Amino acid sequence: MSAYEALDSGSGVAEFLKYPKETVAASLPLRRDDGRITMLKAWRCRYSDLLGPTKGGIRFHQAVNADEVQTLAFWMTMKCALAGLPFGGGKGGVQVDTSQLSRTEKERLARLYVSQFENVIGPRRDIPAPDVATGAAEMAWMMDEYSRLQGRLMPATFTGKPIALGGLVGRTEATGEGAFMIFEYFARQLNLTKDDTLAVQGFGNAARFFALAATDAGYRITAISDSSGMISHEEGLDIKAICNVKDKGGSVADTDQKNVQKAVGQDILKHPATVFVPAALGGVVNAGNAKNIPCKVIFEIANGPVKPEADAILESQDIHVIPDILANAGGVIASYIEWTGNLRGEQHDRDQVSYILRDHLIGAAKRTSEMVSDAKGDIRKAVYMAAIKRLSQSYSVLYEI
Ligand SMILES: NC(=O)c1ccc[n+]([C@@H]2O[C@H](COP(=O)([O-])OP(=O)(O)OC[C@H]3O[C@@H](n4cnc5c(N)ncnc54)[C@H](O)[C@@H]3O)[C@@H](O)[C@H]2O)c1
Repeated sequence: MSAYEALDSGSGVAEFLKYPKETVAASLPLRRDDGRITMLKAWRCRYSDLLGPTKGGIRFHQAVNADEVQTLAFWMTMKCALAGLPFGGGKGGVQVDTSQLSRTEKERLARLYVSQFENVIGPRRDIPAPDVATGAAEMAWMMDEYSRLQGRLMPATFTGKPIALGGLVGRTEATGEGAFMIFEYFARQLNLTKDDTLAVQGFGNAARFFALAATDAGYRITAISDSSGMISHEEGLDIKAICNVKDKGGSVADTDQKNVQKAVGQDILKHPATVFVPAALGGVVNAGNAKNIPCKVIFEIANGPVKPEADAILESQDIHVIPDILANAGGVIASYIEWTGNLRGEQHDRDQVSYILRDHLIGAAKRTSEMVSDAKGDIRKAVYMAAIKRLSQSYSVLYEI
């Protein structure tokens, strides 16, 4: 079930959401450290502001293009609607290989992006955040540049900033910890128990905090992979030990836990765990491998890990999919908390962040559950139906006669 198919079952809002509200393209003349100019393609898309200012990350990657930016902005529209946030969806990107840039070139690029898109972004218009190859440092440079151009401090224009510049305590943990809140909710619905095991693909920011929360709660993670390979252990992997290894710059395969089995990374798709948790890349489950995945549940922490053509195959095997726009919504909810704090000049502590995070996530999970029977048990269809329902309410007030 793709988002666009789900839209076909919506109201007049389906026609309204067919195309983005605004996509601005630009060419950025980046001055290199040696004085040369490199021209880079860049975009910012505000897909829909039906529910509020548009919200979404800025990606620096060589594969970025207009279609990708618009698709990601569409997903953000759905994610924010589902999570009950007063945000629309947006996204931005620059087609660039950041491994070829020095730190000073990255800073110039971040500032250049803001000067180019100054009229698109703003705290009540479009609020960017980090994405692939952008992080707290880029957000700090961007916020500083925007404030300079506007002649006043504008922290609420960007989220994912360093804490010293108005960032949020708990932002780093929010996606993974939020994902575990959603996992627990569906574990009850799907009758999973602590005897059920998990296999996690990827061990970056989102996967780490999910894995820590899951093992703290008593679940066994029997396999983990990262870009260098996979490790497994029937009795459960020692997640804290793996975190220590990763913090020292190692990969999951460097863990010294006894009796750990090692394999190539793609073997994680064949590992016999009850729950497969893709938390790295998009498109890893496709029509070619979907029928051989030995799990009962796929819990999507990565964006778009299951290709649309694989959904029907998974459904025919009774594999439940908990979709990305629900499972990984903790990140944008944390951004919302940061934004409200910046607008009011207030700071939130860790307990307040956890409380607001849980409130929005469980609200989104309940809205999904209410749609599951209309969606004939298809949870992906249910999340889109719940998101579209909220978007339709604003649409009808504004546009339906
Ligand atoms: N971090 C967030 O706040 C957030 C929010 C929403 C969605 N997501 C999504 O979650 C996913 C992970 O994001 P992240 O922030 O944890 O990224 P990250 O860059 O911190 O980590 C990515 C991880 O994936 C691993 N990886 C790369 N190629 C791999 C491969 N071929 N096989 C197995 N592992 C591989 C890397 O080794 C690394 O451990 C992405 O799809 C991202 O879009 C993240």
